[in-house]
Amino acid sequence: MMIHSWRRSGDFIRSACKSLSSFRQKHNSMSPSVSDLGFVNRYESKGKTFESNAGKGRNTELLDHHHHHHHPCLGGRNMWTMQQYKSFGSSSASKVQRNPLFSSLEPKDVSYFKEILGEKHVVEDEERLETANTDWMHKYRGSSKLMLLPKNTEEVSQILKYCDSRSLAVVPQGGNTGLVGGSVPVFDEVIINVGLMNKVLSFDEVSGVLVCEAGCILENLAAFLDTKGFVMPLDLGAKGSCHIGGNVSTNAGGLRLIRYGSLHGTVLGLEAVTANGNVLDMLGTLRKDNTGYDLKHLFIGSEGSLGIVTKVSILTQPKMSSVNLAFIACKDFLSCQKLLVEAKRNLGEILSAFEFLDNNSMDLVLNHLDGVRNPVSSSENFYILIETTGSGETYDREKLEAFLLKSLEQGLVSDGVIAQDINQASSFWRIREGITEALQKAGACYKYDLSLPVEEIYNIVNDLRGRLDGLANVMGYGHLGDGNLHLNISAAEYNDKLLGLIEPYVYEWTSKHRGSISAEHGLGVMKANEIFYSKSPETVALMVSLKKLLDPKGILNPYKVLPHSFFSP
Ligand SMILES: O=C(O)CC[C@@H](O)C(=O)O
Ligand SMILES: [Zn+2]
Repeated sequence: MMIHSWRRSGDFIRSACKSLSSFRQKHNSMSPSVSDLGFVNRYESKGKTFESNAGKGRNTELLDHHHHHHHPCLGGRNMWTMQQYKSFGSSSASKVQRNPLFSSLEPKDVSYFKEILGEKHVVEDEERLETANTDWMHKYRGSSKLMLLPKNTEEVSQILKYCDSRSLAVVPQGGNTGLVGGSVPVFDEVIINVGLMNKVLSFDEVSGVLVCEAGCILENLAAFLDTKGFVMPLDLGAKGSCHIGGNVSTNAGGLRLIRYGSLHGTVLGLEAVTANGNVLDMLGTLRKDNTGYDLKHLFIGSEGSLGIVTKVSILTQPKMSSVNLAFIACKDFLSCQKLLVEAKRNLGEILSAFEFLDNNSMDLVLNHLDGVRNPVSSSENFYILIETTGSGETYDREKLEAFLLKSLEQGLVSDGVIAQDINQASSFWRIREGITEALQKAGACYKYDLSLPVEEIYNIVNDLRGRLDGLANVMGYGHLGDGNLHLNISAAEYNDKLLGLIEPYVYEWTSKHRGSISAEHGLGVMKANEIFYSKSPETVALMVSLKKLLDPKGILNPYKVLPHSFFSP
């Protein structure tokens, strides 16, 4: 059994920061104008055809959406009420209408599900449904009357086959920790929660390949692997409740992506059930397999819109004996940026995390979470967490210490401390991982999850801060090592004026710098309509074709991922 070794090291002595030479600023080309978007979509299902158009001249909704983004556009059949709009705090979500081609749940449906699943796996209890209908931030709320708890792939298949034949929409749900409204119903979709499918099926200690069911909780898998001397290639703040199936379906990134890469690399295979109940066995365990199209990738990150992931095989890594974590203060963002470049160069293969938070994020955590304190003695503008993971205890520690001392001398770092034991390390991680929880406690929160060139990443925070001029608290933090910024705007309550200042500004800014409007959280219902900021019309058209092929009636997690016009005939 291997143990973590958190080594004592000399604390850093604060030193005056030296000025730094500027990094060359990159100039990015403009993205195509939104009015160039041409997109027509015919959506056929068993004799019925409906058309949804988005783009030049045909459909005004998408264009209207871009040009008058915060326009509530309320009224009419199936439209949400103003109350709902306010509580959702998202102009995008307010656009969606229930697809009238979907059936409503009838008593005969409930009877059928009870027959195939057993009474206790068909949930009609109001309290449990309330929880399942509501997302973790309490921002998105559906009105589903039914949650199903299948115990195996065969049951998932039977459920989907039936729902498809009855035109009943469904939402696959795991730990319900998503942040973009992707894991809860928008209207009355039947919730399929795979939480009972939580078995480890096999673990090969030679290859390190773990095969398990989709409902396994990430932390439980990590604990299982720990007993075998292995680690999951994925780690994130929600690990105590999120499911591996949900992680795969959303292509979750997390804290160790810089080391182990994305799930597109570490998921070696999976099993998924498509809308008609077809079970696709792609549960390979091979590193290399070039036999035609690698279709598993369609189910990684498609947010349950093409099928329900029921099993996963994932490549895990041997657990290393030496883990070190440093908590560092930096006076400006340019220093953070330079420190990242230096960390990659100096720490190389032992670097396993490079995370950052700004002063506003730190203050938020200190104000809203109990028992948290700033590990460095004085307040600074930025904080960085650098983790190393390796097999050479002395080597790793000396490497990290030498690197930090050098950075201190160069003026890149103004203060820092290396965790002396595992408790101290946990308390450092608590600060970074606790930001989302602190934001939830602070009140209303507009969340953005952006990929941007590292050189540009903090400019959007500054620009937005200037634009909001004290109206709300703007925070920047995230996976700096992966170019992923979590931009969060916290306010006492959701309000249209504030939202109008934030959107589409943030999306346009991101698109202009050729970033992505969703780095790792997905599009969900929140950003489904914004897909064109990051994908070309031709690409979205192909996505729509794939959706129609795998889910002709569109019953799988509707109103998510693809533009809302697709779901509103
Ligand atoms: O709350 C957020 O926006 C980010 C959540 C999560 O992705 C994180 O990195 O902490
Ligand atoms: Zn994140």
